[in-house]
Amino acid sequence: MENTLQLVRNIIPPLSSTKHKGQDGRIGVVGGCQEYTGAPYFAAISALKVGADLSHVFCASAAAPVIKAYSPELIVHPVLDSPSAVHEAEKWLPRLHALVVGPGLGRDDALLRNVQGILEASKARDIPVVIDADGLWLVAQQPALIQGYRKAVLTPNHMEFSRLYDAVLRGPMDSNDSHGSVLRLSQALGNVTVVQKGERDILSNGQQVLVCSQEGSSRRCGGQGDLLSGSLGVLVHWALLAGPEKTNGSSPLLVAAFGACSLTRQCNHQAFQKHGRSTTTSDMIAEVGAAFSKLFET
Ligand SMILES: NC(=O)C1=CN([C@@H]2O[C@H](COP(=O)(O)OP(=O)(O)OC[C@H]3O[C@@H](n4cnc5c(N)ncnc54)[C@H](O)[C@@H]3O)[C@@H](O)[C@H]2O)[C@@H](O)CC1
Ligand SMILES: Nc1ncnc2c1ncn2[C@@H]1O[C@H](COP(=O)(O)OP(=O)(O)OP(=O)(O)O)[C@@H](O)[C@H]1O
Ligand SMILES: [Mg+2]
Repeated sequence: MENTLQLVRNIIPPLSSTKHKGQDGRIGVVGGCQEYTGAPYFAAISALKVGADLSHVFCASAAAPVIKAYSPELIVHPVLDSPSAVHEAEKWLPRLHALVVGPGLGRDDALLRNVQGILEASKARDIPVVIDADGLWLVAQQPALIQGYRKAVLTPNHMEFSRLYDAVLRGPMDSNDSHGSVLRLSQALGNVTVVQKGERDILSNGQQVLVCSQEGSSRRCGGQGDLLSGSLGVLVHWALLAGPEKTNGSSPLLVAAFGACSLTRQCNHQAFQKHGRSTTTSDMIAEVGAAFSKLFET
């Protein structure tokens, strides 16, 4: 674990007075609908707290005023339910370093069709994508959407993993062999990086399998996965920018994913120390700065 943490440290860009706004990351979160406004907020604010300079949310129009009201720090585009959603989002793609697709997206068919278009446009531009939550629902319906796209990272929880596994490998996963299951799913998707979240997070790019067992807590409030996917958006950008020399030959995306898992669990640990059973994801987000320093700036 310590060795991989060192690789994460290697990809973190130094803070410098010569940099301009945007250089350390412009991240887009695609998600947010009438029902779910918290998830895209958690993901987008986590990206900022980890160190991105700008964080955008592309959401359905009903969610936009709500998300804007949570935070003046996010740039919110109420476009996802518009007939010109793909075109509207595409205008921003050249300015984004990574996309996080799915937190709070919901499963409305029209919205998912638009997100499919945004994903295709992102792939065409070679933009790295983290796919989480209902973005994984879309991928389970159409695995071809990300098949073989080496700049994709999937972050399924238990349920999302088994749904994806069933869809892609056409059979139930072996619950006694989680390493093998994660490895096989990644391979079947053409070496897309897969992060199976759980008591221990299991990560694979189809070649290597890593396990993150950073101490967290027993508190399982909703939104922790959104913190993870938002953080990962930034770390993926940093890792790809740093390149394989900095990751000692390991896959940059795997190193980034290990970093995001460690950070989320450390935030959970620290928040739980202070708040115990009343810990919520907002308490975890308040710990991002200290957790980041503890893990990566030692
Ligand atoms: N405040 C918010 O707006 C939040 C919205 N959320 C959104 O809610 C939507 C649905 O997400 P869900 O995660 O509920 O997805 P699903 O609707 O696929 O449900 C996952 C289910 O699996 C269960 N589960 C999780 N880990 C498990 C384990 N280890 N063993 C057995 N069961 C397990 C959960 O209790 C949940 O019922 C997504 O759009 C998501 O982003 C969540 O991110 C939570 C916070
Ligand atoms: N049993 C556990 N013990 C310790 N950490 C866990 C456990 N289960 C999940 N986690 C951690 O919690 C974080 C979120 O994982 P979880 O499975 O709750 O995601 P999720 O269901 O997508 O969350 P969200 O509510 O944001 O959608 C991950 O960092 C994971 O490592
Ligand atoms: Mg989730």
